[in-house]
Amino acid sequence: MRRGVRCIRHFLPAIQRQEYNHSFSFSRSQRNWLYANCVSAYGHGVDGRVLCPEFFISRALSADVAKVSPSDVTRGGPLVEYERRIAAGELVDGDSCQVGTLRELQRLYDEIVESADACRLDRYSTSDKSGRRRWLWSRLIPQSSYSPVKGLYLYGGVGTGKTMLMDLFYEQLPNNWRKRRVHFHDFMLNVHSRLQRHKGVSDPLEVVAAEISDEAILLCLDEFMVTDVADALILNRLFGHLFCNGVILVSTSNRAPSNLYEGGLQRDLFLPFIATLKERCVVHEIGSSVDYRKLTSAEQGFYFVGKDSSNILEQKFQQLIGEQTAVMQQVEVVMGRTLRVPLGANGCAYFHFEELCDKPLGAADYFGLFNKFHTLALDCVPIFGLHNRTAAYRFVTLVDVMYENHARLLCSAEASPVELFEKIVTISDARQMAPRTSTRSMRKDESNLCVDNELGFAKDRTISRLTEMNSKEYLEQHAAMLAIN
Ligand SMILES: Nc1ncnc2c1ncn2[C@@H]1O[C@H](COP(=O)(O)OP(=O)(O)OP(=O)(O)O)[C@@H](O)[C@H]1O
Repeated sequence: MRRGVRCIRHFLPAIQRQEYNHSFSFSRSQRNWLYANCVSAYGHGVDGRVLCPEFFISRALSADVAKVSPSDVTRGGPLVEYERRIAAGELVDGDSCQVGTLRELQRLYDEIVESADACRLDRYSTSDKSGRRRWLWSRLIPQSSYSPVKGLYLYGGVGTGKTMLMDLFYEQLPNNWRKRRVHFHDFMLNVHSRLQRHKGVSDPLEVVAAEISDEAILLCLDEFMVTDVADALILNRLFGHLFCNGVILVSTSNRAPSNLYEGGLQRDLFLPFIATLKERCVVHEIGSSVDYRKLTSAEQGFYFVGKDSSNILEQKFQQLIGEQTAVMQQVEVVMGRTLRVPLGANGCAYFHFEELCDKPLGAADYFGLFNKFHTLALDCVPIFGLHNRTAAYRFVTLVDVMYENHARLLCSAEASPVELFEKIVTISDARQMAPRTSTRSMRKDESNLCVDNELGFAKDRTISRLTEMNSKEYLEQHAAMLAIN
């Protein structure tokens, strides 16, 4: 069967459903992709219209086909879409490292499209046995079906465009495929909550893996990072089952696989996961040192430093909530846990730093919070060091969750984002600093130095994100998102 025809088959159920409902809602890139495959399968007439025997495909395409030149789209995928976005002024022309990474993603895209049947990516052609039923079935007939396509583990410096590139790749693949894109924190929270549901089963991880792979064969995880011993101890078995069920993992991270969970408790039990990861994924370092957040962000000004910063924050918050008076209210955030939230109108919440980051709260609580609120005013963010290392971890997580939810942050802080983290260093930073610790004054100053590899790496991401979250572009996107909702 010709490649184009095979690809179109994946689109047919969705097109038929949309034809039935008299409304086609493909994005432009999906239409380009479909058009490219139709051209390659059936050819096109002089006016550019595809010569497709399925009249509803021609109708699905007819709205846009005149604007798309056949030569533009003979090959779909992330590379074409990246070029289109640059031409449209949505992206700046990236450095050679971004283009090199895109080539990896294009290679993966081509492989996946080519092996879509073998990978069982089409949601509508897969078995209706799901979750526990499927697991019981597999007990009777043991099955092992590693994907013929290896995934991709993409790592590198902050703001270099890893997430943007992975999303671009993800969006080019058809919506009726079993695919899922999720932040790593969110993914692990979901795994733990599924594990709770299957408590009595002899191997709950196997059931959970069966459920996840039933829903998604292509799993795109943003920001792979392991800081939690509970996660570290289950990852190898979880992903062992997932890969065995044919899952293809695409992931972004700031850390190379070998550096994941560095210095963590019981790391020796985690090491087999690194080997599994390297076996099932092509590992690619983006290699760029360009932080696009700094290139594209113009400061807007919701980050307040200095003596009066708390007052300014309060005034800004009051402006946001208008005439309303903030009222304290108990709000359920996650799994029955509640937070006492000083509520304002318009989905805005106000917290003192200690209430959110110096209490036993974690990613689950923050995700719950930003399901309900889109804006946070955070008062009195301190300079971090050895004395408040745990709070620093929570602040990093809080910023990650806010960024993922595209939430707006207003904050008053003791210092600029870079200065907040000056005392948090990696082991190699600490070694470079060692000769300078000889004088008495330096020793005193560095008693608060926090040598922590995980935090030392994560801080760059947080600084970069705080800068972006304070930019005009980010705040405009936030406003646009609110307008849609
Ligand atoms: N070529 C580009 N043109 C314009 N903006 C870009 C480009 N590449 C990346 N960006 C923007 O830079 C910001 C950072 O990109 P992204 O979040 O993808 O980086 P990252 O490498 O995943 O960062 P982190 O490691 O912090 O998660 C985003 O707002 C993204 O849209």
